Amino acid sequence: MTVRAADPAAAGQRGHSPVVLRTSGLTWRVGGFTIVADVDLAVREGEFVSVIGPNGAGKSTLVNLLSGVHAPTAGRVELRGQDVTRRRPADRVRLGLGRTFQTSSLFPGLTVLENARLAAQARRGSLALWRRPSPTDAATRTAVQRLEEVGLAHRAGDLVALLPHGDKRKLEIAVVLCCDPAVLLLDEPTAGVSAEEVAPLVDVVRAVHARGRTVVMVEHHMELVTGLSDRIAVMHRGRLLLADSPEVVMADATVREAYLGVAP
Ligand SMILES: Nc1ncnc2c1ncn2[C@@H]1O[C@H](COP(=O)(O)OP(=O)(O)OP(=O)(O)O)[C@@H](O)[C@H]1O
Repeated sequence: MTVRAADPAAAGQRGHSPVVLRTSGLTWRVGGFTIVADVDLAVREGEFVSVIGPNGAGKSTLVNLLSGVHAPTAGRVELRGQDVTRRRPADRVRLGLGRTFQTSSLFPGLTVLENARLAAQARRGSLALWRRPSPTDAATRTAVQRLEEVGLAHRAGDLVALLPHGDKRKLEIAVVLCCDPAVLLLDEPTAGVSAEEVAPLVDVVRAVHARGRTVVMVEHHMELVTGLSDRIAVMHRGRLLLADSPEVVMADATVREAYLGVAP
């Protein structure tokens, strides 16, 4: 697959942007094992940071710590300068952290638009779900905009259960965007999608970032992240090995040996 290199000039400018998400000494232990160990990571506004690493490296656990699914054993998570370490996932969503999951979180019996609209309605604090949706109300307008953003407006009336898997992943992104997140956390967006659906999905992720959004994406496949990311954070056995530009990461001897099978 051809992937456009991240714009180095834009990435340089982001070096001066404020930090929106920061972890310090983030650690999670369970059953005598340290799953995430002492992770320090700062993500700047507008940045695209990918987190890669082999199976079991601790990537999903890191996302769970960022989004509040797990409470850390030690360390801290800051969102827009605010300590959210002990805040519940729903609070973090309200404070601007939106995430997708590896497994689908959609309502299969509702339409594409209904799924997006529910998220937009929840964001507006209106859970008067019994009210008849109107095509012109604010929640519907937001939902339609987000569906356009991910290229799904033409499927607005389709039942989610009937969508191809790649379109479900796009809809999950639209649903999170309906909550207007300051940081979008994507947990393996291409997991389970067919080979031909990967490129269109990557294009959606790229377009979402190009609109100025901050993205943190967990992904297995090195070849997908190099063209998208300003920085790649490499996890290994729960530790953050390095977080740097794709060029530096690709040239790193340990990374080349561990992930690309290239002898040093
Ligand atoms: N609740 C738990 N209890 C015990 N061990 C856990 C728990 N959650 C995760 N682990 C272990 O922690 C390690 C890291 O898991 P994690 O899912 O974060 O890795 P990952 O890098 O996301 O892997 P993958 O790419 O396969 O999704 C694994 O060895 C996993 O078995």
